[in-house]
Amino acid sequence: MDFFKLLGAGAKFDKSRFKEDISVFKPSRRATHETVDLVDNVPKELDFFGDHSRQQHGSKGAEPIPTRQLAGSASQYIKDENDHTPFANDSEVAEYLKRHRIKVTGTDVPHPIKTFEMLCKEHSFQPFVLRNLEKFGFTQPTPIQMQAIPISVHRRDLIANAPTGSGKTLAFLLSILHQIHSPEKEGFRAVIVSPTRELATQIYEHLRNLTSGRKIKVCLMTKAAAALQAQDPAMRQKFDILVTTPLRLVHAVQNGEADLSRVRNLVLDEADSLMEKGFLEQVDEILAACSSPNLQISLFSATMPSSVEEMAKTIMKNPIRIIVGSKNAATETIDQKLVYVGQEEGKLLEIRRMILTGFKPPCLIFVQSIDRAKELFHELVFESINVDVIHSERTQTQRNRIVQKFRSGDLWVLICTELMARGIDFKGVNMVINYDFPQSAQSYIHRIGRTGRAGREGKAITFFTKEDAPHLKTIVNVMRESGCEIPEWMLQLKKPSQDDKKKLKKKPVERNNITTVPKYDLKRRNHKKQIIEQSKAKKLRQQQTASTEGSSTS
Ligand SMILES: Nc1ncnc2c1ncn2[C@@H]1O[C@H](COP(=O)(O)OP(=O)(O)OP(=O)(O)O)[C@@H](O)[C@H]1O
Repeated sequence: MDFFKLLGAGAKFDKSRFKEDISVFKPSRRATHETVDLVDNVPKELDFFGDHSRQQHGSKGAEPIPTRQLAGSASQYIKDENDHTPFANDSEVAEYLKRHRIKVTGTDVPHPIKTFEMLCKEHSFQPFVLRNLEKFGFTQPTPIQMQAIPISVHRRDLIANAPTGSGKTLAFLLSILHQIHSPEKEGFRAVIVSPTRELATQIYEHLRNLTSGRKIKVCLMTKAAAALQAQDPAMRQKFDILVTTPLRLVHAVQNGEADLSRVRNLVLDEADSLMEKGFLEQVDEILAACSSPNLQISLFSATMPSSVEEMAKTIMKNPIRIIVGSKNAATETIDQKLVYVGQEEGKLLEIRRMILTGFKPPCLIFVQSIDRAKELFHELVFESINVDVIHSERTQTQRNRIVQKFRSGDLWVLICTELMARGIDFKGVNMVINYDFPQSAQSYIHRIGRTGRAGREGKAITFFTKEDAPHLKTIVNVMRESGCEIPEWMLQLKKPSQDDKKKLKKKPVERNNITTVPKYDLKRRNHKKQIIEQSKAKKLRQQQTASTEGSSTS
């Protein structure tokens, strides 16, 4: 029997999921959360699980947890839909915020909005904004939008922490559109920085929709756009809003292709990632280039470690902080599972088992490196599964094409690295599989946040091996914060030390290659490959020697 031919047999693809971009935030059943069924296969060496815990856990995962109000619960929006009445007093505001699970800290906090209409009535937004919101199906603000928009409209610095898929993008875009409602041809007045090109492109498209029918000029800083602006200084004046990645912007600033001196609104999307090593220097340069004394800074992310907040406060003026739901938790509509797979090889077996027993794409599979992404792709591509792989070694054209195919439903399974973990909004993703255990709680929250977006339900499955077990508690804590019921023995697991956490963040766990080829064959295959490469190199050397000898005699 050709086992691999059967791989896709259980997969069912539901294209209709992609059609309903508008019907988001409809009341939805609360997902029950289960934890891992790792009892039967636990090896003796993993005795931190303990016999007692095995008995307690049973073999079927945990009981569903009691329903808790979701951060951004859909039914709440519908109830509030026609309520345009201004708040009568502070206690009404407090009650409203509590109901929507919005926590705000700071001084002189502006009142939230209840409806988008209130943007025009109370905050003098231009009517085109409402028209475009309606055109693209945004009828009711989400909690982060309710509170973040009035704060930004009052030109206050902001640190906003709200779950993945809760509408943070629209929150900062609308705030920008309050200030930039018509073209002025005086160069960039607002800049949005995001860590990846894919995310920058997505924000750019979103902004183009919201400004449709207006002459506001939005620039997505690509290599070509930067070159154009370098050639023609008049081009630099033409644009009002810039969407960019940090490195591209720093290059443009250093080469005199971008002038940020008139920027009054700087948004750092996925701010915690931008304020980590690797990006921090670039963000520093961007801040230095935004020299206007009236610069307003806004930070948005689903995860905001305290260390980042502290650092952020040093560059902000009297900021207001919003937290929607629980801080640093995963979205509550995601059904999260941990699956023990024993050894590395168990992961492929588990994926195949899942596919055979009924698996509902579209699905994202996260691995920890480009090499592993390629390996997994080679394992799955021959098996008539509609799969592709995306990572930073692919060309920009390939990356764009793959994202497009996944969005349109032509691609069922997308293998990816951390590149796709943040911000990317594929509305219909049914399942996220963490093939490789994430290197931090932040990474886990963002990866699984590619499903269960905008009030939808989703599934997240995280494989772990014996090597990952010491870090299990990090993920267990996130699951608990997100409302999952966790068996007692898991709660008793030892927390990894800060040092261990840092080590893992820096360097992922070493793993065997992803392959079904037996080790012996793999050795032989690698040996054969080595011999071929050596002989190729030898031939090349001989050719080079022959040609240099030829040219020296002639
Ligand atoms: N008010 C709204 N009504 C309906 N849909 C909305 C609303 N606001 C945003 N959305 C939709 O919700 C989805 C998620 O929004 P968005 O991408 O902004 O999430 P996010 O909070 O930035 O998530 P992440 O942290 O993963 O980046 C998008 O498809 C967006 O169009």
